[in-house]
Amino acid sequence: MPAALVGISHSPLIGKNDPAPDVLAAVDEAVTDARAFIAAFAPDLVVLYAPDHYNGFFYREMPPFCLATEANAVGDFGSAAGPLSVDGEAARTLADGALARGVDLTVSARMTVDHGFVQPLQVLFGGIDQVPVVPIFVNGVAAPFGPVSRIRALGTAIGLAAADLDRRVLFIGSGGLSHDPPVPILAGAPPRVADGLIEGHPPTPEQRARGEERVVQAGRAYAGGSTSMIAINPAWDELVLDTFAGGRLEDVDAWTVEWMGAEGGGSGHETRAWIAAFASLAATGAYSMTSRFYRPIPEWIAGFAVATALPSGQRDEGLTARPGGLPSKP
Ligand SMILES: O=C(O)CCC(=O)/C=C/C=C(\O)C(=O)O
Ligand SMILES: [Fe+2]
Repeated sequence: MPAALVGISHSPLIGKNDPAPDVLAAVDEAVTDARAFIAAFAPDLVVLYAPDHYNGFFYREMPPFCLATEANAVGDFGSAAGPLSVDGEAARTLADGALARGVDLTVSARMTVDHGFVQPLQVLFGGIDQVPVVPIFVNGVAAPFGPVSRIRALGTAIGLAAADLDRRVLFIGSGGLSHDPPVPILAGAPPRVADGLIEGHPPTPEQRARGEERVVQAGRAYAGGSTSMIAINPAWDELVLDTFAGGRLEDVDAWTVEWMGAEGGGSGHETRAWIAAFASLAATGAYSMTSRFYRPIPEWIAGFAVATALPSGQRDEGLTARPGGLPSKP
């Protein structure tokens, strides 16, 4: 099966609290390269792994992961709202395939998604309805978290199931790497906040605007150095990227939840979306990381990474020879 992968961080602060022009230009270049990589691969299906930030999933039921056969975006932080172009038939095939391979997958017939899903679709494809997609929520925000080995198992099962589709499949992992943005925590939350995290009352536009402004202010404070949030951890981020680049995915089974939180911060668990995507690609065979970009960007409260990968054979066989070529910065 022709396959490819893009891992890309997201941040609600992009465009709202931007870093210096040279940093922005470097990110733009990495994203432009990723777009060229996608254009050269020409996927006809995207399997998108991403977290949620209490817009679609709440503590009334909080699955570790969930595949959608239909999905609607809420339009938080200025991201696009409305239906995603979900390929329902492919979604059902992947769900059946993952379940048949022993992964207890939750399935949603109408999933609500936020900027975690929408940003990569907008940045890489220009909109949320531009390419057939199978959205797969991976909890990276709401403790407690299960073992990382189960995320690898999910990604592997989906990757194996995708091989039955006879499609050109691009796996995308959205989120991470190390970052500790002000996402609410249930443990110790005041009753009103806890109730919102459990029940998921849709915010009024005013409440949403106030919440988003709070995150923007937190980004400014963080970049200014006055904050209690955990620092971005470039050493951990490079370790994570080295693990993916080296194809050592089995290593992640030993990554504990505590270690990931301590090294990667409260939202470092979003790295699970990358793990699932790489496991899916690895299920199709040996792969090579074909590009890798990383910058710690305090303005976005993000260890910000963009990476691409291809099955090793595919890389050797011609994608690099296509007009436009592949970015090659392994
Ligand atoms: O304040 C809230 O209720 C939500 C804040 C929020 O959604 C923050 C999101 C941050 C990221 O998605 C990120 O940095 O990965
Ligand atoms: Fe996030």
